Amino acid sequence: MTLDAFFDASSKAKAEATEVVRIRRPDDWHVHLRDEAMLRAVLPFTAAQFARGIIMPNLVPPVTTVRAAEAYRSRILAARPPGSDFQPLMTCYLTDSVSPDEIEEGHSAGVWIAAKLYPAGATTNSHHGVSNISKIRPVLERMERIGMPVLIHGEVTDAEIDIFDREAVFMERTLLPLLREHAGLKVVVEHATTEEAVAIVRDHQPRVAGTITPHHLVINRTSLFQGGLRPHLYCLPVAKREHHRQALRKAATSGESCFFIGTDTAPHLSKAKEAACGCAGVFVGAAALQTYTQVFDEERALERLEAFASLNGARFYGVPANTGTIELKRSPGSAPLAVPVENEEVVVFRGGESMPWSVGETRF
Ligand SMILES: NC(=O)N[C@@H](CC(=O)O)C(=O)O
Ligand SMILES: [Zn+2]
Ligand SMILES: [Zn+2]
Repeated sequence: MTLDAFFDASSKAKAEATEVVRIRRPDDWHVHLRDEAMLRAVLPFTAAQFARGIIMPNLVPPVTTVRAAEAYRSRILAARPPGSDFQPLMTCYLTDSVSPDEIEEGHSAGVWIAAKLYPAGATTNSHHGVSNISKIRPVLERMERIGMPVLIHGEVTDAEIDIFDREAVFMERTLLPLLREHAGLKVVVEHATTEEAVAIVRDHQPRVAGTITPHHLVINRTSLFQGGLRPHLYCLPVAKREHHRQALRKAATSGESCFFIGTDTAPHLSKAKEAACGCAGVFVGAAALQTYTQVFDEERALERLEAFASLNGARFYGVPANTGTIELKRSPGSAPLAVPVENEEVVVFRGGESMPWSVGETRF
């Protein structure tokens, strides 16, 4: 071999070393799977990428009882594609009237891993949510005592507050007082979209953590209006200014253990989004790991992907990390444009786009 050929081969080998990233199987700590035909249509995408998922309880009607959570869990298990070992981790939807005993019973029976706090009216299917945090003080006290995390959609619902400020205002008005009052409560700031939220998570770790979605790492509020109105990029909390997106990318790729995956994959029929009053939620489940990996690559942080995807969340929730692995390959691929659901469809985030990273083999 000539010297030139040798150097050619060794630089090629080096490049190839980053062509494939193999990480422990990841988990998605924030998933909307819905029910029935929609559940059957979307679950395969999440189950192909993630070993476990925290299942959001905002069904119609919401999952507020131990019995409803058990039944929903069985429907999810029954909807798994053949050969899938996907494990749904269930949550309880907090209402003004939920009892501390019901919360504790479901937790000690291993039915639910956490409870979800939606301020009433803050987001999709949240009208049964909590009207005032003071109403659930005994529930939060009990959760603090038993070590059960509360997962928070952190936006104020005050119509006077500009929609782009609702998360930051919630942090000041509601989250900080709650963290002071319940100094031992484990809290997840779900789908953080602002530098304010990221800072509060950092300041209060390790009992506070934050999930970050794939879409908030790649779009900002201008993307919602790129060439016209883009209903399929509309979710809550709505994407913010570019500097917030940069803060999220920094947080996610930092390796800090208080940040982990929560895709907030939230499918809606396209007719419900392409409407005079389109609903909030992005179906990102089919492009989640591809997008996260691309972001980590762009931020020169591929070696920290495993912590964000597969270790930090498990540690926060006190469950073992998964044992199998999944491969991410630097090889262009695309997700489908849309997923059929009976005679309708759900539009896929980044569907049809050529993405530089694809999901490779899973080893169990
Ligand atoms: N994120 C969203 O915009 N929508 C979610 C609800 C939620 O997570 O807030 C949904 O259920 O559709
Ligand atoms: Zn939410
Ligand atoms: Zn959500």
